[in-house]
Amino acid sequence: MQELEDRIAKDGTVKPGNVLKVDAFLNHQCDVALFDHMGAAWAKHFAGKRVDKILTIEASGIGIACLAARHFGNVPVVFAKKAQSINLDGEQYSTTVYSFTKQKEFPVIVSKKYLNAGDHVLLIDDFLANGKAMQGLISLCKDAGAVIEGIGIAVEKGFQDGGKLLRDEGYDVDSLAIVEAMDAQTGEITFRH
Ligand SMILES: O=P(O)(O)OC[C@H]1O[C@H](OP(=O)(O)OP(=O)(O)O)[C@H](O)[C@@H]1O
Ligand SMILES: O=c1[nH]c(=O)c2nc[nH]c2[nH]1
Repeated sequence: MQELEDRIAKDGTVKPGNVLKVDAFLNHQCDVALFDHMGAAWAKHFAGKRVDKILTIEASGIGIACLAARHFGNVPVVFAKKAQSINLDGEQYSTTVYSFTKQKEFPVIVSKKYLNAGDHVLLIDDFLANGKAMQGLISLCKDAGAVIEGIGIAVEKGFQDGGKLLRDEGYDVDSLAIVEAMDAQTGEITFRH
């Protein structure tokens, strides 16, 4: 998606440790017009698929998933929580994932009320790096008996292996920008096309 690549080139910065900082528009301050265009792009890619529900993971997936849902007939957005809460009652599906930016393991929890056998689910997230967050959501869907129709990602770091692993497993992964390489010293970012 040219608009997203242009924005990454303009406002993204490369940090040591394979971190692309895009918090000016994607995962701290949010550009909702851009999110809306991202939702339209996923709707085009996944046209013809049955999507009953969008599943994402807190925190950064929530905003983009909500805008995306507007392009899928206002389907509900469910986000997996990364902490137990008194607000999480009843039975739950849960697993754990290692958080790329927080560098620690988190629980990943969805109430059984909001993920059901036979649900056709689109998974959405802001970043795909090693694929841990997506593997966690896939595990919850498998436990629930939900059908994964596809995976929409804003920014995939193609030099990390999450995307390859998911595609090798047969998932339809639509990443709107795939970073082929980035250099923390020069700041250079190149995209895969
Ligand atoms: O493919 P992976 O290696 O799993 O990396 C991608 C995940 O990392 C980030 O989550 P993180 O927990 O770092 O931050 P967040 O709370 O801002 O979403 C991002 O939002 C993705 O969910
Ligand atoms: O802001 C972010 N930058 C990244 O490079 C990254 N990788 C996973 N999650 C990420 N979030």
